[in-house]
Amino acid sequence: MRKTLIAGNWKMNKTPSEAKELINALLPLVKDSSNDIIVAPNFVSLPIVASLTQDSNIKVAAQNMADIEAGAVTGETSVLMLKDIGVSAVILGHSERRQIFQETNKLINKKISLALQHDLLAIYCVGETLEERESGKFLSIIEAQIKEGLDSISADALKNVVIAYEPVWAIGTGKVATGEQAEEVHAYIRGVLGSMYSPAIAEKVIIQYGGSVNPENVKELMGKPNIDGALVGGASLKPDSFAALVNYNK
Ligand SMILES: O=C[C@H](O)COP(=O)(O)O
Repeated sequence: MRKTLIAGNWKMNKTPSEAKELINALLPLVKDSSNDIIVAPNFVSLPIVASLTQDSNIKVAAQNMADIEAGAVTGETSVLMLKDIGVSAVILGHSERRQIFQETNKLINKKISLALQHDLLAIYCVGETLEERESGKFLSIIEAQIKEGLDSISADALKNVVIAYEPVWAIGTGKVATGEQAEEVHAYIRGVLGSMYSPAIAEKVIIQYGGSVNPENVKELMGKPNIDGALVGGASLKPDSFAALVNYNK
């Protein structure tokens, strides 16, 4: 039985003071949840959030990291720095990184390998644009993202990988994929993982859905057999709405 993982990606929102306020308000609201919980603040808020959550059931993720451990890479953040402040996960390949910063499957694959070498949980985001969906080729695009992004990742290392399916057309648009649309892709992704590893290994992988998840639609999505959690943007910025998502099954 796979556990449900609800993760909040705060993106470029919340100053460190606001992040402190948000996490302090959230902690008591989610302390009895049976689900796994991750929050992903911006880099400058990571130390305060990691410190305030260290004895709690909330884990902390970065929203990105560099593809090498150290060096002359102005403006980047290393896996070693994340580990040093108590970060335990990292979101990689988010569509905003792919679109705004031209991140490719190959680069993301390097980052995933490095994160796994350092025992970070890698939340690997995949998903199609509206154009790709309408072209009818979206499943093969997602297949390539999975195969190239996870190239050379061993079955053992895969235990520390979560896949987040985020249709780009549903991110921040209020246009959520229907349970059926999401389930179709999740089942497809599990099939691709099954062909790369084995069906038994694929069965254990957590596959989250992301894209306009809110307290009204979360139950329908989480009720699907291959949807094992949510990667949430907008609705993770308020303690009450994120807590309602985390506690959707209470
Ligand atoms: O990482 C989170 C996603 O991009 C979803 O964002 P959203 O919930 O604001 O649509």
